[in-house]
Amino acid sequence: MKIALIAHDRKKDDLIQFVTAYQPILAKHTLYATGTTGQRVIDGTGLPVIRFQSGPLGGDQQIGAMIAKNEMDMVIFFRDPLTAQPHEPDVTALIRLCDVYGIPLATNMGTAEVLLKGLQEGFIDWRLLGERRG
Ligand SMILES: O=C(CO)COP(=O)(O)O
Repeated sequence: MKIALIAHDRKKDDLIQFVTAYQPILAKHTLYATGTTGQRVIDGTGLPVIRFQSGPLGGDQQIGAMIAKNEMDMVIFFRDPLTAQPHEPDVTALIRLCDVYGIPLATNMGTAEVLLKGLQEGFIDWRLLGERRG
């Protein structure tokens, strides 16, 4: 599966903690991330991550483009609901595309844990059916 990891600045420590806790599961999948988040994950866990631009520079849109092409299977996006983001329209667009295409999306740690446990149990294997990979 292809999994996108994204965290706003004040949520990055939480994401590293989360990725560390679920490293055995995440290591079996292909990880993508926005720029700064991806570097933090690489430095903090050693997991390989394909990095896009930083979020404010278009990284959310690059992940959105993968979703639109049916090339992303899950998005874990630790948003900061208490800080205004200069690229808020991009954040909204990414979340919207997850809903357009029915892509599992977690925006907080509680939901992310459920998603990864579900992933491990095979609940998201439907993504592998009828693959239309570009
Ligand atoms: O801003 C972000 C998501 O909207 C995350 O971007 P960075 O991972 O580059 O900090």
